[in-house]
Amino acid sequence: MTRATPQGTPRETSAPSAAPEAVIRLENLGKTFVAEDGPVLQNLDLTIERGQFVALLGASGSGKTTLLNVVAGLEEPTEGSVTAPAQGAAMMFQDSGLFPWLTAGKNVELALELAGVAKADRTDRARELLELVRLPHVADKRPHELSGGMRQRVGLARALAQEREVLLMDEPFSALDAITRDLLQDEVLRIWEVTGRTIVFITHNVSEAVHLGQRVLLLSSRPGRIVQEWDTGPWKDPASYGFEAGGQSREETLDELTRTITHRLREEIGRHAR
Ligand SMILES: Nc1ncnc2c1ncn2[C@@H]1O[C@H](COP(=O)(O)OP(=O)(O)OP(=O)(O)O)[C@@H](O)[C@H]1O
Repeated sequence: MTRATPQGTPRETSAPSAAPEAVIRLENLGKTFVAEDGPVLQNLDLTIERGQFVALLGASGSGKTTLLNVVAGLEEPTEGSVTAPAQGAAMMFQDSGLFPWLTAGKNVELALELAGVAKADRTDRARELLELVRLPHVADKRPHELSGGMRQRVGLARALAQEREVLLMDEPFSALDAITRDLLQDEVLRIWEVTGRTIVFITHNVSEAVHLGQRVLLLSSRPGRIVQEWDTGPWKDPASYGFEAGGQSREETLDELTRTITHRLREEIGRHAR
């Protein structure tokens, strides 16, 4: 696996002073479905530390969702090993998956009930979570009364209600218009900072991956394994705001990184198409 700086030049990663805690560790992972022609994932190694925000890119059909399902414990690997929280992970998809017959508040309360939260605490906790996603006023509304962006916010509140360390997000904003998507990206970053959750976020949108992920990972075309990684962490640090070096601002550096990653993603998609 190549590890590269935002400028795309490989660098050695220095040993951190205190060993960070791995919350997800996949070693030599492989997954073959019985009906499939060859492995979907093969020789995949990946370690994710507690509290990291990881964005995952890859061609359609390269196995991104399969990878999340393995991490969540919904699929068993056919090779290698998986270390992940025994409690599983909260998941969020393109469709909010809210129960249409329940109000937004009751959708969140149901997740709290399944997480074992006492009945007396659920209404208040659901309200807190709806406040966290800036929708305290929709608790009594049903999903059909909400916009697509609002439904995804309630879906996020419901995912957080599961009180799992790891949050897996599978293209959660891809059906939204560009402005709503931008707003929700910033909301997710804010909520990530507030909650300290470990997030793995699948997207086909490179700008979204660069905006959200501290680490941007590229899954190869089948069989899928992590072929490249970019570290955007330094550019998420508020100290990098106003950065100007070598005639390039922080924004220009991130734009350049987005172009570099787009180029690599196209190469992988091209390989897949052959
Ligand atoms: N339960 C299953 N049984 C059989 N094949 C499966 C199963 N789940 C996924 N696959 C196959 O595994 C391959 C990878 O699918 P997956 O959904 O993981 O890819 P993806 O990268 O998430 O794709 P996309 O970007 O289009 O959502 C596909 O060929 C798919 O048909």
